[in-house]
Amino acid sequence: MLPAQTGPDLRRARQRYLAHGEAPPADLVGAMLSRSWQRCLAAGLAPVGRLPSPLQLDASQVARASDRQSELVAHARPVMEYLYGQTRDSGSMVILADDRGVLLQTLGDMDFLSRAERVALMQGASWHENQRGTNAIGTAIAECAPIAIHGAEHFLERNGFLTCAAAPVMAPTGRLLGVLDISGEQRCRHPHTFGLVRAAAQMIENRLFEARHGDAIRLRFHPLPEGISTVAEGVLALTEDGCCSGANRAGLALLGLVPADLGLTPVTQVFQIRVADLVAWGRQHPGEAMPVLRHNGQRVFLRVELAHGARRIVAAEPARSTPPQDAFTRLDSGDAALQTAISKARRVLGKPIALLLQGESGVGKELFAKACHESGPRQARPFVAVNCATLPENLIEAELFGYLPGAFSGARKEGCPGRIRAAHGGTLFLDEIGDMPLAQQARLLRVLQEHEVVPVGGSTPVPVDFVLICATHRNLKQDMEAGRFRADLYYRINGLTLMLPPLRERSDFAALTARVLHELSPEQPRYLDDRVAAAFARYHWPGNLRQLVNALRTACALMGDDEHTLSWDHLPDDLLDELHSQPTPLPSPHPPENLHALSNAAILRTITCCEGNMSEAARRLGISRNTLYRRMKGMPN
Ligand SMILES: Nc1ncnc2c1ncn2[C@@H]1O[C@H](COP(=O)(O)OP(=O)(O)OP(=O)(O)O)[C@@H](O)[C@H]1O
Repeated sequence: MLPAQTGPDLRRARQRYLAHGEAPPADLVGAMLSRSWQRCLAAGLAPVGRLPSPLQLDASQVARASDRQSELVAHARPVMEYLYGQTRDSGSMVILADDRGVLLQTLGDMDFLSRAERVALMQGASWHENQRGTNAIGTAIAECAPIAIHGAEHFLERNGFLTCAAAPVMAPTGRLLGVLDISGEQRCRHPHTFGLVRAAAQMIENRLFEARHGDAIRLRFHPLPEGISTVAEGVLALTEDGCCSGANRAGLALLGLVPADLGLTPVTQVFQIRVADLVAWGRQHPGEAMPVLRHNGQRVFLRVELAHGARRIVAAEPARSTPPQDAFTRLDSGDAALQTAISKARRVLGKPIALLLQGESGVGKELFAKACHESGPRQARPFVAVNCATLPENLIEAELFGYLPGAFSGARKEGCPGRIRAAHGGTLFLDEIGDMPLAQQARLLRVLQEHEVVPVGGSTPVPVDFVLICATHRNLKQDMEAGRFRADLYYRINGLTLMLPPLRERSDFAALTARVLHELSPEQPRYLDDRVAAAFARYHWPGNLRQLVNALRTACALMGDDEHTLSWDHLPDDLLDELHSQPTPLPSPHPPENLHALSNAAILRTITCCEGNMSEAARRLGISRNTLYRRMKGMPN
């Protein structure tokens, strides 16, 4: 008896095997065979002697069984003929069985067919495991996995002259439809037969997928761009509202989904991208793949196919479910806090409500203010931004409120209308309002109350009409309580306060980075090396988006035209130092107590920083790899 093998390694090996169509590892085959033999014994079969009358359907029953699986039969036939062409004269046959193991169709060499008939390898016979013992068709059904069974691995001795390779064929819903098999004489066994039958089964699955989902939005994806359009690609079909309605086997395995997830899982739960963005990519870049992150941070390349039906659906979609496509769309890559701010801002657009944007330096307050302006009814009028922190105190008054000719020494002789009047009809954005001196705060308040501005050196007020957006990284409420900011102005500018989140708290970091990279390098797909992405995600980004965008811009400039992966080599030195020196949690919950423990902790921290890359960790620690391994061996568990 073969030993039963289980355990997480074997489960992982099985997943890899099913996902990528690789040849199964020996352990896995051993485990499948072992389970099969145990099932045969439990079903009361004996390796020798008479069989307890196995099932054999007559012609009309075979016709009914074929009708039941008409879609499978129709799509399998051309693939079987192709396979037969490949294996002709090799003393073998190509078989299609249904999900119960009943042989629906056979194509093969006459010599072998007559020999096969003696063991009932013919149309109408059932090769279910509990009828014929361990065999490729029956065991592939029982295990729902491809398998090859050679000679004496068959449970029944009488089948020992056979060599058989079979692969299940699944519907796009994940349901088992049947099995494709190539059987021949053991002495004519060919090493490529198993690979051929697995690829052919996948071909049938792909044909079934196209037939069922040809009118849907389809996503083709793979961890490598070259993997798309190969038999290893994952394929997902989406309903019009972005729900995953079908997937091929590789797709399910690559995404860690099970068939029961289909029909229930929105694509936004699988990839960090919105349906509207997928569709936009499919429209604008037909046939091109883009890098997209899964929610576990793993990157895949994805091609979007919009069939004609889907194009119609999608064209109608924005009116029903997608948010408006305005200037905010570019800022929204999925973070919930930012989305809340955007939806509140959208609701007050065009209304006389002053916005106060709060958030750390570089979180994108000015960009947000611009998006408010460009999404609102005043978008054709001016957007005027004034940074109150960078204007010298003696100029701020003249700059904001304007001045008459000769108002003060050094003034332009023709005078100046000032920034507030320049914003007439549009939006005035006062950045760093918290840094405005108290005297100017009083003048600004008057402008906001009277809707008119009196230029420096003049006495005649000029009417002005603008939407006010202010921003600050300071805590204005505290400043007001401490007397540094006027309370009346605070309440005037604070019609609605919106808090923009710092980068380190954003949940859409990966999608945001991918989007910025795409904007910086629209022609050339670029993505972060996995270790850089992990270090970026851990870093605290004190300069927020300004720092991230600058780092990515520099990195893109340093990358060669044919380079796609942004690695450590492309990052500026100061950021590299920061990334490498950031503290990472120690694996041990106890603080190190002595020198030896301290050095162990340093080693572990460096290995974590290097994402387990031992050569890199050894280089950074200044020791050889051998020393590093020796030190690791000596560490307590
Ligand atoms: N969503 C975004 N996508 C791409 N670039 C962005 C985004 N948000 C901000 N940036 C970039 O980050 C930089 C800082 O943005 P912005 O000036 O709007 O931030 P801020 O919060 O107003 O900064 P500060 O408080 O220092 O004035 C700008 O170069 C801007 O182009």
